[in-house]
Amino acid sequence: MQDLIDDIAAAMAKAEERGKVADYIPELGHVDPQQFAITLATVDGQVYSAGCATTPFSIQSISKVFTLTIALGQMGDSLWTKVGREPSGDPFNSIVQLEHESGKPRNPFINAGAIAVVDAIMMGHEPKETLGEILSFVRYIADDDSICFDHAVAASEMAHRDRNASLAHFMKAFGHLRHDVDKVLGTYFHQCAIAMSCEQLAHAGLFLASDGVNKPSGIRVVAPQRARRINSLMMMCGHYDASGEFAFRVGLPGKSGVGGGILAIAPGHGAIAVWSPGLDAYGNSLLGTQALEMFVQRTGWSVFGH
Ligand SMILES: NC(=O)CC[C@H](N)C(=O)O
Repeated sequence: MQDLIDDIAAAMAKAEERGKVADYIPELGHVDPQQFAITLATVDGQVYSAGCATTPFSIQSISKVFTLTIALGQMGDSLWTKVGREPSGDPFNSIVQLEHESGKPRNPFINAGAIAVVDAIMMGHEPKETLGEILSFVRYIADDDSICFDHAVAASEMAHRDRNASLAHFMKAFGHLRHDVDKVLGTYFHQCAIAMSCEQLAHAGLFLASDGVNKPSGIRVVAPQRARRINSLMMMCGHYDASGEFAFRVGLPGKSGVGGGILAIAPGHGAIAVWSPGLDAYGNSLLGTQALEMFVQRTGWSVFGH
């Protein structure tokens, strides 16, 4: 397995077309697009890495998997009154569907949906308390207390928040947000600005690969049915309007972020985290997707088989 991971990293090092870093968040625009990392953490406790797999990067929308897990833990199925669970077929920051659907976002992984989820988990608390809870949860599932927010990234996004602020105000106008818009956005931007390495991210995702239990540590994070449902949402909605393309090419539940990371789950086998900062036109990591495609071709671990 280490040979395969090394082969993938070697192939990606040679790639000339590396995509474009997300400069709409200026702080992310400075990241070097030459970087690549991959980690496979298996359900039997093995870890295989290549590239800069211990370098922290901005996990951005991958954090939406963790806040969704927290929200389902707090409120169970009543979360689905606030956010839907259908693919949107629109870009991650699109506003068009919100008007047609009375301010209820299609799914928890587009920006509007994640903003609604964070509003739900705030439950009247201040952003600091909610952020403390989110960070504790991520540290717990990754078994690593060194994980932190990158405050410069969060501040950069807050300073350029017009688009996300529009989504939030629009939902608030329909009565879908309970808290002050800037407090919700401040919480959302910090959640997105969590910095993690591929090794930390693969560890954090392991519970989704074995029915809700992080097998190497023996910690149950969620019930099997909940893990299955989170995986299905990742498969259908994790790459926005390129979710169909990702299923076609890779065939694993996956969640991308504009920091260039992707967390993919191979149920029964393990969690794979990849990172390459250059994005494709849909805002998903260009080389990260190629690396995962190569990975499933060689392992046959796509949920659809070889
Ligand atoms: N796709 C993403 O990773 C987007 C997250 C980013 N924080 C935003 O709101 O625009």
